Amino acid sequence: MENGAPTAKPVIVAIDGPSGTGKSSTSRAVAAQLGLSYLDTGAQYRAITWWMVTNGIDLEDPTAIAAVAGKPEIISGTDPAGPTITVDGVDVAGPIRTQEVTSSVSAVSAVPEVRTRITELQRSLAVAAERGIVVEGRDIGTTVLPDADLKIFLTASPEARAARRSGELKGADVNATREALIKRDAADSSRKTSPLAKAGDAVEVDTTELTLAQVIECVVTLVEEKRAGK
Ligand SMILES: Nc1ncnc2c1ncn2[C@@H]1O[C@H](COP(=O)(O)OP(=O)(O)O)[C@@H](O)[C@H]1O
Ligand SMILES: Nc1ccn([C@H]2C[C@H](O)[C@@H](COP(=O)(O)OP(=O)(O)O)O2)c(=O)n1
Repeated sequence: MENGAPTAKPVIVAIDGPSGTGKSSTSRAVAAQLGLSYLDTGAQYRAITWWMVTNGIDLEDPTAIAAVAGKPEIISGTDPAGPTITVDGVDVAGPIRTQEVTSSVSAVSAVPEVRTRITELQRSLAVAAERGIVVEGRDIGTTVLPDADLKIFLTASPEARAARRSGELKGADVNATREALIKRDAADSSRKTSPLAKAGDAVEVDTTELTLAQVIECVVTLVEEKRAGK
């Protein structure tokens, strides 16, 4: 297994794509295998959304969201063996996965002031990662880290994505999950500021018919080829 010599140039990997394509599981495993840091940017948008919900901010009012976007202190731990996320010192890893946060996150993350704030955090974490980092989200290759060494865009059919997600949410109806995913993708892809999009120089990987292990192997190989200068 290649762990990267301490003196090796840090490698920056951007992994984008819609919900349920395997971004988090793939990125975390690739980072662990290659000795890199790992950042789940969706968790950061969920964390700021959790703070807005908890503090009673009107989520239908982008001006109200923008006015307080700088208030919460969001800290992401980037060890792939145990990623963490806190807001004002509170561990929110569980609360950010509730249905309430999931259904509100697209509205909050569409507000430009929120994106500016979170993008700054992401860039500072990427610069600080000594060996390099795998950063996953929606706009990493296009906006956050346009000079990334490797950009991957994961896709999968809505059916496969819904089946994966409803497998996680025990008892969730697969059709309702599919509709909710499609709605969130549409909102994330159509917002004005930094929408979900494939960068022109990203490698697209359709994961519909691949196992998670196959996707991980594919991305590890692509990173190693980049490092070898191929
Ligand atoms: N290629 C795959 N085949 C089957 N299941 C997968 C695959 N990739 C990911 N999964 C599973 O699908 C679910 C969603 O994956 P996740 O990595 O959270 O996606 P994303 O971050 O893109 O929303 C997880 O339960 C994960 O284990
Ligand atoms: N780079 C990013 C990452 C996520 N977001 C927003 C849009 C997404 O619907 C939410 C939640 O992202 P997350 O990756 O946690 O979503 P799923 O794992 O697919 O459910 O955050 C974003 O706008 N930009």
